[in-house]
Parts: sequence; structure tokens; C-alpha cells
Amino acid sequence: MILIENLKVTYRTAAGPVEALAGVSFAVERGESCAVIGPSGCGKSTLLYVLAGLKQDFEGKVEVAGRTQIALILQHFGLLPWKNVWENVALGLKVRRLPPQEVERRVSFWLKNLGLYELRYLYPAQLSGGQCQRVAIARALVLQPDLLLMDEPFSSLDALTREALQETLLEIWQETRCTIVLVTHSIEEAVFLGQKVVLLSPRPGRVVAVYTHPLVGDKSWRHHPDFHLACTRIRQELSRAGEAKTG
Ligand SMILES: Nc1ncnc2c1ncn2[C@@H]1O[C@H](COP(=O)(O)OP(=O)(O)OP(=O)(O)O)[C@@H](O)[C@H]1O
Repeated sequence: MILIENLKVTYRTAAGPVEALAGVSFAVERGESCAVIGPSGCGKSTLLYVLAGLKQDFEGKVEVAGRTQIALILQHFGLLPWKNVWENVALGLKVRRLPPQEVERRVSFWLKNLGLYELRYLYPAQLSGGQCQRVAIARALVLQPDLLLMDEPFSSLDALTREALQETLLEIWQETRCTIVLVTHSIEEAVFLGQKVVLLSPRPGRVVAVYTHPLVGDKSWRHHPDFHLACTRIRQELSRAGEAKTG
């Protein structure tokens, strides 16, 4: 689904060039869930922007399978404050000029599926962080994407809401069979959701390691002894990569 080879991104700023990614290579299979983890500023969001086609100024090779419908969920949800829940979720479909009945069908389906239907006339300012997050997810899913790109989707939520939404995301992933690339700061989240976890070094980002977790999708994976081993391994690798950088 995705092939990235030797991806380099440098931002030009008034203070000089800032190298964000310095030769990143990895692949994501169709239907796979991939988590990208690494220290703050190592280029994770930049990587998503490149995959979404929003950043085209890069070196290296980035291939996303042809005719892929891509949906991107940004770090701060990107909801329009002057539109209510229903309108926010319907926005992308209206822009694509889908027939009103189809808009109605898909929006109701996902609002109900994500427990938002009763809130459909409320505005973002009247919602909790977790509800806003679910609206952002609904807005992406109504587009029926083949590829779902998510930038720290659950970062502002309390632990229990976060775990509940992670499980909802897994259910949706299994139902829709879409490919997921998720950026996160949380080691536990990366291991729970990522069949593949790509670990990046401090800026400029390079791939330090790629791990695979075949039990992802099973809700009890979080309580499996191997889960804790996987988290510990990544924690050690992250701190080693940080030390190598500063040392
Ligand atoms: N538009 C920009 N202009 C200049 N520099 C930028 C720009 N966007 C990002 N950068 C720099 O590129 C580097 C990578 O940024 P990016 O947002 O991709 O990192 P990140 O890993 O997602 O960070 P975080 O985990 O803190 O969200 C950072 O050093 C950042 O300051």
C-alpha cells in the first residue's frame, strides 16, 4: 500500500535549513496497521503530511497505491467551530458533491456507530475532548478511506477514554479493512494498535527499528505478557537512540 525509500525532508527557515527526516525507509502492506513513534520533533507529522500529499517538497521515493482514498486526522481535530457535529461530519461528502441521500446515510451510520448521534446538533465548543475526537474520526470514516492517517489522535484524552477509543478504532479497522498509519508518543498505544511499529530517532528522523506484533486486533493483547515485553523493548530502544544522539 505504501512504500517509502530514503525519504528526506528539509524545511527552509529564516534561521537556515531544518532537516526533519534524513532518509526514512519502510513499507506498509494493504490492510496493515502501522504505528510511528519517536521523540518530539523527529518528523512524525512531516511524514504524515508527505503521505497525505500535503507536502510535496521532499527527496526520495514515496509510493501510495493508486486510487487510494486517503483521510487524515490532525492532531487538534480540525473541526470547524461554527458548524455542528452533523455538519462537520458531512463536510467532506458535500465537498465531493455526493447525493444528499448518500450523505444522510453515511453520516447517520457513523454518528450512530461512534455514539454521537444524540449530539448531532451540538457545536465543537459544547463537546468534551473525547467527543471531538470521535467527531474527527467520524468525519474521516464517512469518506470510506482505504488509508487512514492519524496524528496523535488520542493524545488529549484521559486513560480510560483513550483505551475505549483505541478499541473502537481496532473494531473499525477490522470491519473496514482499511490501512492505518498512526503517529503517537505513547509506547503502549503504539504496541496495542501497531501490527508494525516504526521507531524513529531524534531529529532528523531515521528508522531505528521496526517491530511486528501479530496479536494486534485481539483486545486481550494489552494484558498478554508479550505486550509488556514489547513495550519495554521499545522504551529501551527509544532511550538508547536518545542517548546516542546526545552522547
Ligand atoms: N513548517 C515548518 N517550518 C520549519 N520547520 C518546521 C516546519 N514544520 C516542522 N518543522 C520542524 O521540523 C521538525 C519535525 O517536525 P514535526 O512536526 O514533523 O515533528 P513531530 O515528530 O511530529 O513532533 P511532535 O512529536 O512534537 O508533534 C521539527 O524540528 C520542527 O520544528
